[in-house]
Amino acid sequence: MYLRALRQRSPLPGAVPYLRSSAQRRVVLLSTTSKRLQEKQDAPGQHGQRDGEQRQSKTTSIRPFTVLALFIPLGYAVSWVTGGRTENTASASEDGFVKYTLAIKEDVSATSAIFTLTPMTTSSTLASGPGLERAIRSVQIKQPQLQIARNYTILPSPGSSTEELRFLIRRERKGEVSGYLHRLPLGSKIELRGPVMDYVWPDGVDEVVFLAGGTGIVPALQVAEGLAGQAHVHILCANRSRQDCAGGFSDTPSPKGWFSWLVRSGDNLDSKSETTNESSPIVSIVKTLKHLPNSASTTPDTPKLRVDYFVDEENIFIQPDQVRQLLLSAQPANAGKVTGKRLLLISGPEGFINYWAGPKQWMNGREIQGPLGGVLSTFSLAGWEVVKL
Ligand SMILES: Cc1cc2nc3c(=O)[nH]c(=O)nc-3n(C[C@H](O)[C@H](O)[C@H](O)COP(=O)(O)OP(=O)(O)OC[C@H]3O[C@@H](n4cnc5c(N)ncnc54)[C@H](O)[C@@H]3O)c2cc1C
Repeated sequence: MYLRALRQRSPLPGAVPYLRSSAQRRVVLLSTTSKRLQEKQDAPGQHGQRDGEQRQSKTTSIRPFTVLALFIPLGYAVSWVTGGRTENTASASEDGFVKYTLAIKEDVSATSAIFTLTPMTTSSTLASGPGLERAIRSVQIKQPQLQIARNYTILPSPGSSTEELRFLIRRERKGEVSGYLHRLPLGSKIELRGPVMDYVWPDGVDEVVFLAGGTGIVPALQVAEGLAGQAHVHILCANRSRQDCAGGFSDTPSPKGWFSWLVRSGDNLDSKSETTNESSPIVSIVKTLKHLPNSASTTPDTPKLRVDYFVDEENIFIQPDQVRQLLLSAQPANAGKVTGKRLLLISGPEGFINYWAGPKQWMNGREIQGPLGGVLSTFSLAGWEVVKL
C-alpha cells in the first residue's frame, strides 16, 4: 500500500537526472566521448605523429585519420551547441551555463568543503525562480575539460546574499567533477546551470522526518528552511566523521535501552555549543534555521526544527528502532484531528538510500522511486509519504 505513496522525483523537463551510478554518469555526459578522443589526440608524444600526418595530408589525399582529426572537434562543437544544451533547454533558465567565481572555500572535514560562488555578472544569477521556495533544488556544475556536469544541491544561506550560491561538496575518490572542483584555486571561474527542482513538496505538510546521510544533509536543510514555522521537521543526520558535525548536539535525549550506549545525546547542550566557535558550518546553519523568526517562538505548538547527529567513525549510527519510535510518536499528537501531510524523506549516498528504503530504479531513461524496500519496508508507515531523494 505504501508503494502508491512513493512519489517520483520530478525534475524540470530536460533536466539531467541523478549521477550516482555509471548509467547515470552516461546520461549526463556532455560530449564526453568526442572530448576524450580530442584529449587523447593532444596527449604528449602523439603530437609528432599527428603533425606528420597533417603535413602529409597537404601533399597527398585526405586519410581517414585526418578526417577524424577534423571532424571530432567539429562534432564536439556541434554537439555542444545542440546536444549538450538541448538536454537542459527546458529548464527554467534555458540559457545554458552561467559563469560564477569561486569566492570562498571552507573546509568542513578532510573530504568535504563548502564552496561559495558569486555570479560574475549581477544579471546572471541562478538563485531565484518561480516555485523554487517549495522545492529541493540543485544546479549542475560543469567540468570543462571533460565536458561533463554533476548536480549539487544549493546550501541554504539564511540571512546572506541571495546572489551567491553555496554548496557542500564531498571529494569523491577519483571523482571527476568533485575532484576537479576541490583542486580549483580561489578566484576560478565555475560554470553552472539550472536550477533543477529535484522534489517539490506538497501543500499542507505538518510533519517531516528526514533521514540524511553525508551531503544528504543539504536537501534536509532546504526543507527545514522552506517549512520553517509551518511544519515540525526532524532531521536524523548521519556523518562519516565528527568534523562533519562539530559542535552539533542532538535534540533527542539519549534513548533508554540496550543500544543507548551507541547514541550520544547532548540533551540541553545545544545552547552551550552556540557560545563556542567550534561549530562546523553545517551545524551553524542548523542553529540559524532554528532561530528563524517564524520558528523561534517558545510556545509548545510552534513547529520546530529538531536535529540529531550520528557519527560513523564513533559507531554512532541511526538505529531503526529510533526511526520507528519517531514515526510512532508523531501519531498521537495528531490523533483525533484533521492532520496535514507527513513526509519521510531519505537522502544521501546510494548505499544509505538502499539500506533505508531500497534502491531507486530506472525506467525509460528516467530514474523512478521503485518499490519501498530496506528497513522502512518493515515498518508500519500509515499516513507517511516516503520519498527517496
Ligand atoms: C540531485 C543531486 C544532488 C546532489 N547534491 C550533491 C551535493 O550537494 N554535494 C555532493 O557532494 N554531491 C552531490 N551529488 C552527487 C554529485 O552529483 C556527484 O555524483 C558526486 O560529486 C560525484 O561526482 P564525481 O564526478 O566527482 O565522481 P564520479 O567521477 O562520478 O565518480 C564517483 C565515484 O564512482 C567511482 N566510479 C567512477 N566511475 C566508475 C565506474 N565505472 N564503476 C565504478 N565506480 C566508478 C569513482 O571512483 C568515485 O568514487 C548530488 C547528486 C544528485 C543527483
